[in-house]
Amino acid sequence: MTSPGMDAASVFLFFTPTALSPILAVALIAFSVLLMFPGGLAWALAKTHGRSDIPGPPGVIASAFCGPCAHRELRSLARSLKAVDLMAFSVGFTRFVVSSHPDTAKDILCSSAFADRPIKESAYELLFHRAMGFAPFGDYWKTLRRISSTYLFSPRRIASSCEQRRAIGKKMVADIHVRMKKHGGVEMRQVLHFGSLNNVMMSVFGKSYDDFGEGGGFELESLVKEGYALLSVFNWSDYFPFLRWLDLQGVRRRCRSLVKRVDAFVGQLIEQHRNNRTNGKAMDDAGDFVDVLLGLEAEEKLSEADMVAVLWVSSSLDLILNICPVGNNHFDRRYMYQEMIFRGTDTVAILLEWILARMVLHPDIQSKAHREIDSVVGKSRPVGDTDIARLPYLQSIIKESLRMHPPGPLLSWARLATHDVQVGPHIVPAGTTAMVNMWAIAHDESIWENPQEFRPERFAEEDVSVLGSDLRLAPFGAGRRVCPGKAMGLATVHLWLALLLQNFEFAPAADPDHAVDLSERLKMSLEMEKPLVCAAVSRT
Ligand code: HEM
Repeated sequence: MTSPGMDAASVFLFFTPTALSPILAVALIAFSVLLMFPGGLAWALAKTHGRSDIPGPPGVIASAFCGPCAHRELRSLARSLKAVDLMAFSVGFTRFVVSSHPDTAKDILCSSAFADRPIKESAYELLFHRAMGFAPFGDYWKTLRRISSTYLFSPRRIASSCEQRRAIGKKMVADIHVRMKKHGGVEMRQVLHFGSLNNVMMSVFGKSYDDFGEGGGFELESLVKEGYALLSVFNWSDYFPFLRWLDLQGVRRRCRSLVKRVDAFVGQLIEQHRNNRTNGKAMDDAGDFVDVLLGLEAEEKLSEADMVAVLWVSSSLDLILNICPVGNNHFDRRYMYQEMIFRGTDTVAILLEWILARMVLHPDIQSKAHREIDSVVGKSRPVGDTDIARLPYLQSIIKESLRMHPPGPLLSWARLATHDVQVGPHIVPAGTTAMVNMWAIAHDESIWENPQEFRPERFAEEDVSVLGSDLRLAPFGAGRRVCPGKAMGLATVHLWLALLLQNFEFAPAADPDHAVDLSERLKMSLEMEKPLVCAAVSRT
């Protein structure tokens, strides 16, 4: 903009370096002052007008947030700034707080003010905002939770899927035997990931990888991998909104092309199920989630008055296409399928890989678990879900692994403050993204004795629930948005670990290059940086 009296020459003069320097200098000083604010740029610009008392590093990006060991770096930063209970930091223009203490963790996870989630561009583009994990807190989200807890994660459903999980576990055992014969060692990640993917595929689509035939299983796996990669990308436009239109990292372009492939793939499966139902085949095949959703109307009429009302509103016989709980928020089956596949496969396989690495490193602990399984179950029949309650040491091994290697050290998905709220002695303004550093809490020496030591026995001395009631160890989160798949996930991990230990003794690989390395890499979940390769010696 120029003033009416300004000609082109005076405009030019106005922007000469001499004229600009005082303006630039003032701007730079102002910017530097903002950057020096505790918690950094985004906190300086917050409506608290400089009144925030939450300690935190200055700057525009907490570099600790971006690394492959963000949970470790955030803990060091919080300790050095005496901000264990709550630390503020900025990533671009986004305000963050992170809790590394059970009390403030509870304030965040269990408060209704934090029942929302911030959503990354990739998650939005992949339609996750229509799925349970990222849907805003409200009626639509509640409907999704109700459907999943009634049909997917109910105790009856978990019990009835035991045979499927056992069959997949037995296939993993056979696969390990073959790999051992061939190579003399096994890269466990491949076996576990494949078993886990198969389990989710069976639960959701009623088909295993092989049933999908040539190309089908491969396509699904590549969809999952691409989605996982996109969700894990540190996307600059999430934190610097003015960069969004440039799509510098190509995240939006890749997401859109992935969504097209997912639509085609899943759409075809639903069509197949619908045809089966029309031909009357679904009666003997009512076990998978597509059928559950397709058959929801009838089941809801029997058990869930709420759902009947929802159906009534939608006035449709085909629930999947027409659940309409609020306004025009149409429930779309694709979102739920995508989410179950993404969430279900990685966490279980990743946790089992860590546990087996621990078994290789601690033969004494492994032997104790072997003795327990041998005395309770023996070797003549495979372990089943009902045996797990009588295997307390195995349960302790899993708890200790969740403590030392939580798949979501920062609880994977953050929370968003919907209004100003008190956390500990601090006020956190609306719009702040809140995280809990569960890894830091689970490694805090003021909470856990010798936290660096892998010692399952600690849970025999004091039983700590991992399900979200005790914030000293809440690897599945807590409160309204606690993991709905926790019982299913735990049932799978227990059964498969028991089956693997019943059949094998896990020992170091013969090749010294494959010594167990516990280095971590935080992607969407906390993975072993170097995949576990070990020898699986048959016990049968
Ligand atoms: C060892 C296994 C697992 C771990 C450690 C784990 C961990 C978590 C964590 C930390 C959260 C965030 C909770 C919060 O914000 O308080 C979460 C949410 C979620 N998990 Fe899991 N999870 C596991 C298995 C599963 C499985 C097997 C499924 C489904 C098949 C699943 C589905 C979900 C979904 C849909 C959410 C979002 C819930 C919402 O926002 O309402 N998880 N999980």
